Amino acid sequence: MWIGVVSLFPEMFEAITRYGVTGRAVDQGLLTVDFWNPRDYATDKHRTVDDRPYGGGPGMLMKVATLRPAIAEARRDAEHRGYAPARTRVVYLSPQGRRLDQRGVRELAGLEALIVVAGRYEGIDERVAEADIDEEWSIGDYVLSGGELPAMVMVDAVSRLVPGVLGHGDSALEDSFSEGLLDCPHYTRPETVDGRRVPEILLSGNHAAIRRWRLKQSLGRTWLRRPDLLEGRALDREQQQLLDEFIAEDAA
Ligand SMILES: Nc1nonc1C(=O)N[C@@H]1CC[C@H](O)C1
Repeated sequence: MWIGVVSLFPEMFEAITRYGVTGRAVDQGLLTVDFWNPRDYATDKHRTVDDRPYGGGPGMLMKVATLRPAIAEARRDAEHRGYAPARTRVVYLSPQGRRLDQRGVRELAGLEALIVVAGRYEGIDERVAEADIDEEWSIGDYVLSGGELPAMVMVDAVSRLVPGVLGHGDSALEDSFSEGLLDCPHYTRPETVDGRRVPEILLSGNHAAIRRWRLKQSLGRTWLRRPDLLEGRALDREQQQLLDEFIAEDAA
């Protein structure tokens, strides 16, 4: 998958292009990340990239004259690479955007090309949002200093769904939210930590029983911590039985 990044701090993205699953995906050519820095489009001596807001007040906005050409260049590059405009999306990360969840991640992973615009200062001019941005997305209801971290969160989550990135595909399926449930508890050596033993079922080698136990724990943990995720969700017979067992044990 090809990702275009518009950011004043492209070096921040080394956190995903050089490390871990996403770093390996870049090395293997499964993921390509290209950068456009609005500062490269500045023409003044000080290479200004911010500008004052009309109406006064604190804070600055990203300068229109340097931001717009950076976005336009990223779009042109996507087109030159042969990505269909209909399968290319320019997204801007901001608290005003659609909340990113695994369903949204799956949608974005279906694109041919994704261009992420990371804001700084108080954000971007509304007319740039209207003219140059296809969608606004938020990673949560809090205010960050820049859009780079949210952009990396989005790119990381989307990249995990690109075929071949995870290697053994299972972990994507078992991850929280892939099935709309919270993840089950996980355990590794040693068998006892501070007197707390690993659940015996996990030492049994009975893979069918282990699968059921893990599903029961995911359902139960979701019921306890995020009941909203179960609202309106149709559970199959096995899932309902396991959740009922969990609730009965929890009540005991
Ligand atoms: N929450 C979020 N989810 O996506 N982006 C944000 C976020 O706080 N963005 C900052 C607001 C102004 C600054 O430019 C960057």
